[in-house]
Amino acid sequence: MTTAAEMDLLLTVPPALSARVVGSFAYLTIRDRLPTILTKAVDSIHRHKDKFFEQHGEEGIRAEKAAIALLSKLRNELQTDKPVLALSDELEDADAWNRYLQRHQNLQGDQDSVSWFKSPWLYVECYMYRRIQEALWLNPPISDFDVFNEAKTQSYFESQRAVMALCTYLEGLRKSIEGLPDNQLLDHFGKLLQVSLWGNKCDLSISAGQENSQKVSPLDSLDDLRPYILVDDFSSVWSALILGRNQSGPGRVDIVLDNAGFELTTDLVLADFLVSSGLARTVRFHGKSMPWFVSDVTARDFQWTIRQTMAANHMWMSKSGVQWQSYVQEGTWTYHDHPFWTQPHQFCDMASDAADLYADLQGAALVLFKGDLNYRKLTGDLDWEPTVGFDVALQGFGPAPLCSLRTLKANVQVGLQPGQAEKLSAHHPDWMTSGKYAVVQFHSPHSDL
Ligand SMILES: O=P(O)(O)OC[C@@]1(O)O[C@H](CO)[C@@H](O)[C@@H]1O
Ligand SMILES: [Mn+2]
Repeated sequence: MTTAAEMDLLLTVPPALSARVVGSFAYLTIRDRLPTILTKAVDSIHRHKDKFFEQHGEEGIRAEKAAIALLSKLRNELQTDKPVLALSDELEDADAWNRYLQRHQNLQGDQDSVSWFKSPWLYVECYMYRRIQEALWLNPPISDFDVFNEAKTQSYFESQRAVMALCTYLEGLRKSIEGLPDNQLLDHFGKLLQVSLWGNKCDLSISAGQENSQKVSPLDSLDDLRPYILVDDFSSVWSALILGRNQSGPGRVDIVLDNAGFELTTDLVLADFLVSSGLARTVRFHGKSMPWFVSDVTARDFQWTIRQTMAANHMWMSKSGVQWQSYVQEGTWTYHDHPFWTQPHQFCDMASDAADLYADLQGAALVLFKGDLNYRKLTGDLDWEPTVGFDVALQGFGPAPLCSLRTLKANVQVGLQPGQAEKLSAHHPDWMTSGKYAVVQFHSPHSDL
């Protein structure tokens, strides 16, 4: 049964992006991209067959075969638009997922089952990653296997030169940071925020195509990239930090992480700057509790990245790594992976469906949401007019002053000026999905910001 409140909402908000619209980005993702990702996941499991045998004997081989069979079945369900099935594992979030399925079935009515090409894109795409986890979870000896691990570690190693440049910059900053006036802090914060923003570009290196060069510095590209920032609320982000610091001392900044590899390193560099400059007292990182959307950060990726950076054969990189490790050890930095981040909900559902997480975020002076998927969840992944305000699209979500740092890789965008989207479409038809454009978009629930 659809409740009256749900009916009201249905009448006032636009429809969800969905593969129902043949030829749309959602349609092409589900038709082409997701099956390829599943094929790669199968391939990764298969290539580790010998390792599973070494670790678990025949049981490892059985698990490998069984997990592959489940993933092949999943790919077939997806490609033939079969109904979305309830989860059959006993992970702690399974009930929440199954309730969510029921909720969608109710909204959709009885005629059609919730299915890959007919239901909201955000939901079915998240569901695919959860089903990958189910296939592994049902085969205990290999439950912990991360099918995306190789891709993530490779992307870290490929971006080494850019990371060295960033850590060298950070070292220079550390030496002079004490007593730096606010106007200079603002300048450095602006740069490192943009590096973290462009770290979200899908090609992992923001100095694209130059990764063999000797002097790849992400900081050198910032001026050239600036025209591609479609909404730039940087000054509001700065005000949120400074007002808080001046009123009650440096507060807590939360970073809702996106991808491992280069992007995570840019986030760690930003977090290091926030703490060492006194703009923040603590930083809470929020990551995923299972492998997610191929490259998203898990606890293992987070720890691995810090360890690798410590072990790097580069003085300032290893010094940064050691510093990061001590932030973690002393509790200045903490890592959290609430199950809500790997559920399909829009963030406007957080207050009711993950009240503990919402209350937790309310303690932050600023929450940075990294990346495209977080933007889709902030805006509900709905087919908004691009001139609709960010605050409207958030549909009441606002635990604390928040900022989305996102390169555009899905066709939802709000908060643009009248005519801006039309102009972009005329000159760059793929502006919403190419990862070439970006936004720094801010919202505060407090009236003084
Ligand atoms: O959140 P991220 O890492 O920036 O991007 C996630 C993403 O690759 O996945 C979806 C398509 O599969 C798109 O929303 C987006 O392009
Ligand atoms: Mn991601």
